[in-house]
Amino acid sequence: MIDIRLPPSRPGQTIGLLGGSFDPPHEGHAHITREALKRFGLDRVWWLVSPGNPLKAEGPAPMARRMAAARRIMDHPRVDITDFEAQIETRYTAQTLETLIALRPGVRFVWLMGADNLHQFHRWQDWRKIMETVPVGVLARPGTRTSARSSKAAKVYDGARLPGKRSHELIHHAAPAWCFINVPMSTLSSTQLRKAGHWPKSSGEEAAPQG
Ligand SMILES: Nc1ncnc2c1ncn2[C@@H]1O[C@H](COP(=O)(O)OP(=O)(O)OP(=O)(O)O)[C@@H](O)[C@H]1O
Ligand SMILES: O=C(O)c1ccc[n+]([C@@H]2O[C@H](COP(=O)([O-])O)[C@@H](O)[C@H]2O)c1
Repeated sequence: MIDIRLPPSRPGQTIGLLGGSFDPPHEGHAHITREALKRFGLDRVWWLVSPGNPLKAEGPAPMARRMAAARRIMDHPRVDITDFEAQIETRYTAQTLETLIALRPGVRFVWLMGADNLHQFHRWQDWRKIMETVPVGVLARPGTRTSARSSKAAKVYDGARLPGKRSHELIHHAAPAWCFINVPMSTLSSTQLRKAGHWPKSSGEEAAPQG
């Protein structure tokens, strides 16, 4: 039996899971995390730093480097950062959720993502199973509001959508349930930061700009 390290939790707690490549992490991630805590009324958020998005051709920077940068950017008393997926050797969210729920019975997990991910959610492995396992909170992202709302996942689960003004109810709903919230938007993206040279592939120390 391998020894799994997870952040602390208690049965009954509501924990939002923000999975991401975080290559690099940026203030946009921190911003949506604070918004999710507030708008969904969550006790905590865990950042799941992914070993690599299965839909992205290029692998990310090494895990240790992304974990360290994530801890520098998101220093918040109600946020934990974990390499759980690397520990259980998966890159697939459905597998992550199944394992987490088995390890932490009684915790109410909510999957969090930016609107760009809702747009392509139907390409994720076992995406319907994900929708039917945990409530999903979707946060507005510039340029993706319309495509997210007209996505296949949004259409298939239209009947399970909670209006944004009722976002606090999401954690009380059994899956399938999802909620799109309009939050003040951040234009930041990891792609933009990599292109601007703030996250060179080979260096050890770097500072991603805030804003
Ligand atoms: N500025 C933002 N606004 C809203 N959601 C965001 C923003 N940046 C990232 N996210 C969301 O955070 C999660 C993790 O994102 P990720 O680590 O891929 O960063 P990214 O900036 O989207 O990276 P990349 O440009 O490499 O795709 C995803 O669900 C993504 O949609
Ligand atoms: O499970 C899948 O098939 C799947 C496909 C694409 C993305 N994901 C997850 O979605 C999260 C966001 O990915 P990213 O690269 O946009 O930060 C991250 O946790 C990925 O592991 C998961």
